[in-house]
Amino acid sequence: MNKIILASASPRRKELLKQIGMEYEVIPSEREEKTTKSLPCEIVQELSYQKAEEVCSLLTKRGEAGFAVIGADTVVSFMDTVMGKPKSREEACEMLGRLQGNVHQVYTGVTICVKEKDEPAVFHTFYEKTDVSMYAMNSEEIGSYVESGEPMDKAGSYAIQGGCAAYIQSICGDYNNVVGLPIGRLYQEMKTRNLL
Ligand SMILES: Cc1cn([C@H]2C[C@H](O)[C@@H](COP(=O)(O)OP(=O)(O)OP(=O)(O)O)O2)c(=O)[nH]c1=O
Repeated sequence: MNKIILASASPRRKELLKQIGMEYEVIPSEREEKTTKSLPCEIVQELSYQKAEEVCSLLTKRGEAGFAVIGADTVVSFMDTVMGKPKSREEACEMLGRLQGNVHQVYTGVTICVKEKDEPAVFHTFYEKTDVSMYAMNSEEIGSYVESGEPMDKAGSYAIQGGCAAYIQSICGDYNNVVGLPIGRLYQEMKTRNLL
């Protein structure tokens, strides 16, 4: 069995792996997120690859092998705009002002990087998309939600699993994908590759 390493500082991703009983260690990737892509499905796949690759290189330099590193990245896409985490409260208000009353897409890209002894690392990358429909929010509601601080480390400036649940009308696709990790798909992909 391979050792599983989660290349993420996200508490939600840790929680989802724990939820299905997966044993893992955490080594967060510290690389700045920089993409060369423009389509959301390509952005999240590229960034998840970078996160997994960084941690895989680190472990390989230490002489380790026999592990699988999981990297993930989540963005929100609305019309032609791709939204990551807001840089300020003003930007959070602006993102929510656009998303409220509309349907947007959440994309999470995942890379599994497998490194066996005396073999080159093998990368497997995929993504999931979930459509999210939001009820209208007025400016007071947006203001007080942003004041709560919850949006500041979330793509698109909201947490479906938090206070923003009050404004979620429906979703189409995997709920956990919105929270930051399509855990069912990840489990199946790992099972297929005998990584569990
Ligand atoms: C839309 C949405 C996003 N999010 C989170 C998931 C991700 O943690 C975050 C998007 O940021 P990411 O850059 O994908 O991840 P991260 O910086 O939190 O962690 P790391 O790079 O170390 O893996 O937004 C929610 O928790 N709930 C939601 O409803």
